[in-house]
Amino acid sequence: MASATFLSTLSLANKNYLLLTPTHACAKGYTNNFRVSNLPSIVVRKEGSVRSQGFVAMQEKGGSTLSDDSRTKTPHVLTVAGSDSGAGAGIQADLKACAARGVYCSTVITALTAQNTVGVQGASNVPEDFVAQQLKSVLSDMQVDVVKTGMLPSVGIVKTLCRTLREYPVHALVVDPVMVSTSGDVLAGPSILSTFREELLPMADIITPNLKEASALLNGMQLETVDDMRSAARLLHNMGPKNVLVKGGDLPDSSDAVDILYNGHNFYELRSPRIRTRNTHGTGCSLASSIAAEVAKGYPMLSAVKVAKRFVETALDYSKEIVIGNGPQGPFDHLLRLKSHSQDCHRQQPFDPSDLFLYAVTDSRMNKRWGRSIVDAVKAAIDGGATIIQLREKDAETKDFLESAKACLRICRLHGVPLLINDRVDVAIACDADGVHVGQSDMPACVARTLLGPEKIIGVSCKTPEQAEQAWVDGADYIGCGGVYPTNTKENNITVGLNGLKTVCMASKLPVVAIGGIGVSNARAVMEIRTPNLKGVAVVSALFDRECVQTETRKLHDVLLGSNIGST
Ligand SMILES: Cc1ncc(COP(=O)(O)OP(=O)(O)O)c(N)n1
Ligand SMILES: Cc1ncsc1CCOP(=O)(O)O
Ligand SMILES: [Mg+2]
Repeated sequence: MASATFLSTLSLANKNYLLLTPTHACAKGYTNNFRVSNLPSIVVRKEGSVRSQGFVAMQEKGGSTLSDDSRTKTPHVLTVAGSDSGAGAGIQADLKACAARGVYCSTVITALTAQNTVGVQGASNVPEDFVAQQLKSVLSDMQVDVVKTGMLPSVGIVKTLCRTLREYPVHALVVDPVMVSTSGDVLAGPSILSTFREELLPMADIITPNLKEASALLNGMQLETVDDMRSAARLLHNMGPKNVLVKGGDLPDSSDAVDILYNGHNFYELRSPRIRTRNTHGTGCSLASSIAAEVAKGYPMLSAVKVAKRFVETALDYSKEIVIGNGPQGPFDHLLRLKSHSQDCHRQQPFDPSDLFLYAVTDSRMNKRWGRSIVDAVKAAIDGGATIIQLREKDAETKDFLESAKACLRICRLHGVPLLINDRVDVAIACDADGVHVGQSDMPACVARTLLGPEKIIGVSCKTPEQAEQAWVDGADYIGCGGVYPTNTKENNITVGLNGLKTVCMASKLPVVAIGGIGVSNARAVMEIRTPNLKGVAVVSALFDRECVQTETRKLHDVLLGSNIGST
C-alpha cells in the first residue's frame, strides 16, 4: 500500500490520481508506471532544482510520459528563435503552427529581423543576457514540454541556451539548425557551426536540417541524391542527436518532396508530392514547430514527424494561391482559412434572420420528375426571389451530392444567397457551405457547431417550445417549425398547425421559419400569425414540384411581400 506516501489526490480530466513527491516516489522505487489501490496509474518523475519545488505528476499515456502540473494539461512548446517582421517564418510561424496544432507556445526571441517576401533587409541580435533572462522567465515558471530552436545568431546565444537547458531540463529538444533564410540571407554564420556540433546537437531529440544546413554541418559535403541524404543523416546522427530529419525540399529533379528520418537504427523515407507554390516561406520553422507540438502531445518521434509533415503539406496546398507581398517567396496560411476568405465569392455577411423570408428547399425526386438538375433548380429559385437555399437531397450519392453542392454554392455566392445543406454536416464542411439544417434525429446542433465553427449558420427543426429552447442552448441560429399544414414531401410528419407554430414562435429566442404544406394559397395566413420572430416560409413542393420553378418562386415572393410581414 502506498497510503503513507501520497500527499493528496489530483484531479485531471475528471479522474483522480495520487500525487506523490518525487522524494516519496523515488524512495518507493516508483520511477515507472504503477498502480495503487483503485486509483489510476501515475508516473512521478524526479525533477531538476526548479521543478522539484513543486510536484510533478505524469499521466500514463501509451507508454509515453509528459510532465504536467495540477493546473493544466495543455501541451507546451517554447520556441527560441528570431522574429520575422513579415510573419512568414521565425517566431511568428512557430506561434501559428503551434496554435494550429492545438499546443500552447511561449517564445524567447533571439534576434529581430526586418524581413518581407523579398528578403531580409536587416537583423539585430538580442543581447545574450537578455536571451538568458527570457529563458529563465519562461522555464522557471511554466511547465514547458518541448523546446524548439530556430535562429540562434551567435555562439554566445547557443551557449546560453545549452547552459539554461541543463539547468531546466525539458522533455524534448527540437533543433532546426537555421543558417540561411529561404531568400538566401545568412541568419547564423559559419562561426556557430562548431558550437552547434559540440554543444547543441548532442542535446537534441531531433534536428531538422535542409540540404544546405546538413552540408554546412558536414563541412560542405555535397548532397544531391537521396542516398547522399541517408549518408548525411548517419553522419549527423554520430554528432549526438537522437533523430535526424534531412529535408530534401531542394533536391534537384524530384517531383516528390523526399525527407529522410534516421533514428540510429532505421531509415524512413518520407515522400509526398511536391506542392507547386511560391508560398513556401517559413515551411522549415513550421515543420519543426509542428514536430515539437506533436512531441509535446506525447506522440513518438516517427508519428510526430509524419503528422507534422502532413500538416505543413496540407497548409501549403490550401495556401498555394494566396497573395501576400510582392516578393518571390510568400508566406502560407497555417490556419487553413485564408484561401476561402481570399475568394471573391466568399460569403461576407454574418447570418441575417431576414434571409429566412423565402426559403427554398430542394428535393432530388421532384427535380428528377421534372427532368432538371439541382443546379438549374437552384438558379431558377434564386432568379424567382429565393432568399436562402437548402439542399435536401435525400437520395443522392455522397460524391454526386458534393459535386452538386459545390456548383450550387458558386451560384449562391454570386447572388449573395446563403446555401445550407440538410442533414449532411460532412458535405457542408467539404464544400464550405454557409451552414446546415438538422432535425431532432440528425446530428445534435451543438456537435454540428463544434465541427462547423462559430460563423456557419445552423438551423434546427423544432415542434415544441422545449426543442426551441434546446436549439438556442446548442448554439443554433434559427429554427424551422412545422409541418404547419399536412405535407406529402416528408413521410409521417406530425402537423403542428398554425397554433403549434404560434406557440413555438412565442417561446423561441431564435428567429423562426415555418415549413410544411406552405404555398401561394396559404403563405399569407402563415405570416399573419404576427409573431415578431417568424421571419418567413420554407417551401419544397410548391416551388420544385412545378413546371417552372422561377415563376412559382416569383408568385410566392409577391404574396410574401404583399403580406408585408417578416421582410424587414
Ligand atoms: C427549414 C427547415 N425546417 C425543417 C426541416 C426538416 O428537417 P428534419 O426534421 O431533419 O427533416 P428532413 O428535412 O431531414 O427530412 C428542414 N429540412 N428545413
Ligand atoms: C422537410 C419538412 N419538414 C417539415 S415539413 C417538411 C416538408 C416540407 O415540404 P413541402 O413544402 O413540400 O410541404
Ligand atoms: Mg434532417
